[in-house]
Amino acid sequence: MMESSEGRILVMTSVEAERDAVLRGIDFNKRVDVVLAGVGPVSAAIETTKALQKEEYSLVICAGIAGGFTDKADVGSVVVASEIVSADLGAESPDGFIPLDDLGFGSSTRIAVEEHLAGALTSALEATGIITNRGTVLTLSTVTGTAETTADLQAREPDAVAEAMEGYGVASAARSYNVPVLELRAISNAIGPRVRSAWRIKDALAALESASKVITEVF
Ligand SMILES: O=C(O)c1cccc(C(=O)CC[C@H]2O[C@@H](n3cnc4c(=O)[nH]cnc43)[C@H](O)[C@@H]2O)c1
Repeated sequence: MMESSEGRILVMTSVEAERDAVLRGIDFNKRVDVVLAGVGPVSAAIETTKALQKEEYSLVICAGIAGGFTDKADVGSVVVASEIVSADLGAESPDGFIPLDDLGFGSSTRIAVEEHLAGALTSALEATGIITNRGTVLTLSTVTGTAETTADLQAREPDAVAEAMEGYGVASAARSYNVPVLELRAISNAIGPRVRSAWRIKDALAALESASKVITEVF
């Protein structure tokens, strides 16, 4: 168990199916609270802030399913964020997307994770045989649904392995309370043209359950 996380751990999931998968995975452990964030970064930031107001936590983890970039994170595998990036906070221009950071508003669209915590979780997941990739996890309010947007995101964020909808909201709230944050995602679908029938939600929830077991083992 890591010394830096001996306090309570807050796990935020967007929907009930993800929360239940996490609850099935973690050992019965009074140090972990699993709370619903709702879908999207705004709801996630509000719900995380409410949880952080009520209780003191030493670590916040945004957990759930996600889309994986082809050849970076396969369906059924898990990803641990090396950085959490809001990929649609900015402005369009004829020359492409301009992140908020480059518009001079002084607010960062990139939130760092604590390297040693992300590394410890990744190593522990790998040690249990769970296929794990580490890289940038993007947060978007709109799920990517075309090859063009997928290619644009990959060009803008070459280190991105996955996209989901809550990480940046959860991480923004954690940052405002000075609590370290991680994002752990199980891949349910390839990012690209929307084919909802191809989403492997059951497999992803099973991977999320297995990965959640590791949370209470390592922290
Ligand atoms: O229909 C179900 O049974 C079901 C069970 C669990 C979760 C869901 C969701 O729809 C979760 C939505 C949640 O998933 C993230 N997600 C998943 N794939 C992507 C993607 O390709 N791009 C962006 N986000 C994705 C996201 O965080 C959503 O909040 C349904």
